[in-house]
Amino acid sequence: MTQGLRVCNFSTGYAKRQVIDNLTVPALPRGKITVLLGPNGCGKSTLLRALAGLNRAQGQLWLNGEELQAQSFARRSERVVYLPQSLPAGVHLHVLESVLVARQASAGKASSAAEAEVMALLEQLGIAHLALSYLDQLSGGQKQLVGLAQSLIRRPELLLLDEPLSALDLNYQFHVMDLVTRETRQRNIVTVVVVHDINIALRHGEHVLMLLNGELIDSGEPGQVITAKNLARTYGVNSRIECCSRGIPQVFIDGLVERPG
Ligand SMILES: Nc1ncnc2c1ncn2[C@@H]1O[C@H](COP(=O)(O)OP(=O)(O)OP(=O)(O)O)[C@@H](O)[C@H]1O
Repeated sequence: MTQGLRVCNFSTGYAKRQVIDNLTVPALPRGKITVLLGPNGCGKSTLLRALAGLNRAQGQLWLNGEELQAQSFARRSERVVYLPQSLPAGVHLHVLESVLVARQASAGKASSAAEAEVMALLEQLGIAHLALSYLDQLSGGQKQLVGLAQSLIRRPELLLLDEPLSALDLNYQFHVMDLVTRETRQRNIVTVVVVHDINIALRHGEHVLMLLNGELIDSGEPGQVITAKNLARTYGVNSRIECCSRGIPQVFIDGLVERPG
């Protein structure tokens, strides 16, 4: 049985626009963070939503050897969790309740053990002090951390995080990537994270997919995919990749690629 996520001849989009057309991706590994990179509008969210069964799609998806497209929506949503860029507005629950509700979707009724499990996760994310705060009274970054708690508590086999760092400060960006890396490894799940910060991708990604106009430009280890050539092609920027004094590779953007004419 092939482990990880396999995507073959996969197409998805909207009524008037095919965004991903016949995409085939070498298997995404278990136990490692895959970073999904690509410019605005290239189809990253559309792809993640389709992997989660939230957008209509054609093609084949195998998760740890089982065909996802053939499974019921209920079964698929136990196995695959998608965290959107922002939480839905107007939900009048406090943080603890909202994570308990998410947990019930996969692990049954609320109990004192469930509450303790949720509190431990909120503690790990540094937001236990917000447990009794209402979702609509949180800052953007705090909401993002609650969304992550709601996703992790469901213990999926495939975790899809759409720009989970976009509202987080520098400290939390590192903290969250470290936590997600650890949980991905311990649970041996497939995790796909969309980020725009190329240095975060280089530092925390263990596997990288680069998309352009719905097509796969490159995939593999960060050092092989995040290259000056691929960044010029995908984002239209001139860049250098150099190691800092601690030996960590960093991307420096020198400017835009000049287009002829
Ligand atoms: N609900 C929708 N109906 C029709 N077209 C859509 C819809 N959502 C997105 N699109 C279009 O699909 C294309 C891909 O959008 P998508 O949101 O997947 O891009 P993205 O790579 O996630 O971008 P970003 O980095 O800006 O979040 C875009 O051209 C967008 O305009």
